[in-house]
Amino acid sequence: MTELAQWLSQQPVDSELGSVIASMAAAGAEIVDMLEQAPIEGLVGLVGSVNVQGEEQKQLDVISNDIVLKHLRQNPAVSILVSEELDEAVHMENQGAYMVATDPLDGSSNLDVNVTVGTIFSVLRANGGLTQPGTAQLAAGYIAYGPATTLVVTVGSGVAVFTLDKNGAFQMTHENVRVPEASAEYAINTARERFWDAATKGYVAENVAGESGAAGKRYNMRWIGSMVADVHRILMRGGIFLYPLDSETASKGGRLRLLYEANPMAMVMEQAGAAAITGRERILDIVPSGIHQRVPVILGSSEEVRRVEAWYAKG
Ligand SMILES: O=P(O)(O)OC[C@H]1O[C@](O)(COP(=O)(O)O)[C@@H](O)[C@@H]1O
Ligand SMILES: [Mg+2]
Ligand SMILES: [Mg+2]
Repeated sequence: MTELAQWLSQQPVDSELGSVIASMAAAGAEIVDMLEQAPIEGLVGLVGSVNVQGEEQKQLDVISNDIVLKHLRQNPAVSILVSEELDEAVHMENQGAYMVATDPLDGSSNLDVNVTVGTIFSVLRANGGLTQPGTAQLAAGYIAYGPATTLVVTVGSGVAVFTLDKNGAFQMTHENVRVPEASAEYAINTARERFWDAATKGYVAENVAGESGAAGKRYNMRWIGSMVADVHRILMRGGIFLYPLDSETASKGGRLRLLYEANPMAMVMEQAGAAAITGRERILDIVPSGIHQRVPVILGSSEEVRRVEAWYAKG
C-alpha cells in the first residue's frame, strides 16, 4: 500500500506543497475524530452567529474551521488562509509560499443526521493575490467523512484517492481515477424547479423523459445535499451535478462558492477527465471578484456536461 507521504514524495511538487496537502489530511483526520464524538459531546446545532454569506454557522462548522486553521498555522509553508467561515483572509505570521482556500465543513445541513459531509481545499501561490482563477491552483481536493474517510487529491497530474486506516494513515486506494464520459445519473435539487432557467428545465425534462427523451436512455437521480458526497459519487462512478444559476440565486451569482467549492471540485473533475462549467463558461477560467464569490456549478461526466452546455448555447 502506498501511504500519502510516500505518494506525495513521488509527485512533481516541492516538499513544501506536499506538506500543505499533508496538513489538510491531518486536519481531516482530526475533524473526523471530532465528528464521531460530536453527538456524545452534544456538539450539535447552531452557534447563533452567521458567516459572511449570511448563513447560520453550526458549532461543527466553527470547530472544523479552527482545526484547519490550527494545522495550517503550524505549517511554515502556508501564509494565507481563505475560509468559508471567515469574513476576511487570514494572513499568518509565516511567510510561506502557499495560500489555502477551504470549505472546512461542507454539507452542514447533513450534520445532525449522520450523512456524509466533507472538507474541501484548494492550494495556490500566496504571492498570486487572493483572487486567482482556478487555473492557478497547484493542488486541490477534499476529504469525505462517510462510512470511510476518503482523501481525494490532485496536484495537476491525475487524481488519487486515499482511505484513512485505523492507525491514522491515509493509504492509497485508487490511483489515476477516471470519471466515465457517459452516465445516466444526475444530481440536482428538484425542489428548486420553479426557479430554474430554460436550459436547466430543458435538460432535466429530457432526463425525466428517459428512453423516449432526446438522450434516449433512462436516468436515475441522486441528491445528497453535500457537494463533497455528490462529487465523490460522480468521481467514482460518473454522473452530473448541477447547482445552476436560478431566479432565486441570480442576485448572489449562484449558490456555491468559487474559491473553496467550485474551483477545487472543478480541478478534481478535469484531472479525472470530466468537465466543470457554469453553463456558459469553464469554471477554472473565471477570474474571481472577491474571496466569497458564488458561481453556478455544473460538473461531471463530459457527455452530460456537453448536453447542458448545448442547452445554454440555445438561448
Ligand atoms: O440546500 P441545498 O439546496 O440542497 O444545497 C446543498 C448544497 O449546499 C451545500 O451544503 C453548501 O455547502 P456548505 O454546507 O458548506 O454551506 C453543498 O454542500 C450542497 O451541494
Ligand atoms: Mg460547502
Ligand atoms: Mg461549509
